[in-house]
Amino acid sequence: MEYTQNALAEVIRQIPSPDKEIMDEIYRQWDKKAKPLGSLGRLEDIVAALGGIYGTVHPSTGKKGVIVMAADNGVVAEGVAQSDYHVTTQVTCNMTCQDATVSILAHMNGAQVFPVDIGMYEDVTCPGIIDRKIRHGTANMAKEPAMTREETLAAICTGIEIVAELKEKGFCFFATGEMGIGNTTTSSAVASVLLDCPPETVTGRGAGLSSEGLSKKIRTIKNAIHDRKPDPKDIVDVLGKVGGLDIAGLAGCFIGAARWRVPIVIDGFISSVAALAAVRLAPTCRPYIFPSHCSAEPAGKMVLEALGMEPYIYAGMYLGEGTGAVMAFHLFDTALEAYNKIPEFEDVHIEAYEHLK
Ligand SMILES: Cc1cc2ncn([C@H]3O[C@H](COP(=O)(O)O)[C@@H](O)[C@H]3O)c2cc1C
Ligand SMILES: O=C(O)c1cccnc1
Repeated sequence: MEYTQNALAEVIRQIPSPDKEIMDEIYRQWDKKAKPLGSLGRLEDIVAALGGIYGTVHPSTGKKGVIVMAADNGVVAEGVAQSDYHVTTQVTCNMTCQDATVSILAHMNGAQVFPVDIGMYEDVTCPGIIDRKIRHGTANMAKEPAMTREETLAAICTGIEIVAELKEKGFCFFATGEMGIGNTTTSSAVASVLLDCPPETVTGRGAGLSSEGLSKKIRTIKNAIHDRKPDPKDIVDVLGKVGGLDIAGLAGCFIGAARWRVPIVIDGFISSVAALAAVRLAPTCRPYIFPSHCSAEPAGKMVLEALGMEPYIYAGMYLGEGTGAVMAFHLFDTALEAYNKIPEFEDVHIEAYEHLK
């Protein structure tokens, strides 16, 4: 696709609605199951939502992929993170040899990890990293816009393309992840603008920052928003001025998943900020997006609330990479197993309890 505003608008225009009739039919099927009505709670909603997305009353999750957008952030020069681009490189390379946390958790949850170099500072030659580099890290948003509008659109469109390419290869259920030192600073800046909340409310310690570091991080975000003046009504402007290539790329993944009719799961804080940006850009992508866990970053819950989503898992995690999202895969498979295997009332002769239906 062309990496332009018009091409993006066309993809958004083509997002289909989930099939409402199939969703209604799945709820009717649930009501016949030999268990108290509605007693599988949100697991019942998951199956209905998946059925509506896939267009079948017998949904299954199929091949699962974790798309990890890896990019560096110029703002790290301000001392807002505990480490630097070397860690982005190392952890992303580790994803290709099963040494990163997300690789371990993805393996046990039956998913394949796809690290995408959308803007790492270093050029890496690790086989297994998808090279879609737009630039070598962003500029320092404390001094200038993190990236141009063209680069931001390129990152969003790259996310859309990655989903399309993986769907071509048979992947039909996605989790989102990211790797990029400094990306809790950019995510907090974007969250501050999109939620219209002061930086001190939405900013946390990221991968483990001292109290002094946290004050510097908040000051840096405040000044960057003041100086760059991102327009909250123009999401591409916000992502470009105070965001990052990873956040923009993930926003594209959410839009792409909706366009290509596949479910996609949010991970932690960075991923949920990207989901919020995607939904603000394209409200019709919302039904294709599922929450997983609630990040322990201060704005983790706030961003999900702005999306109207309640996380399934509260585990106090703040790791990123897609680790929380892959954990939730198990929940989706559990919901489908229950739907497919629980017998109906009439099969197990529970007519005596007619009132349960
Ligand atoms: C060894 C290591 C592995 C990680 N895996 C994910 N992150 C997480 O921490 C980073 C964001 O935090 P901050 O904004 O404070 O840099 C991201 O790369 C995120 O994925 C990691 C961070 C570290 C240090
Ligand atoms: O919640 C997250 O995604 C997160 C929080 C801190 C550091 N890295 C990721």
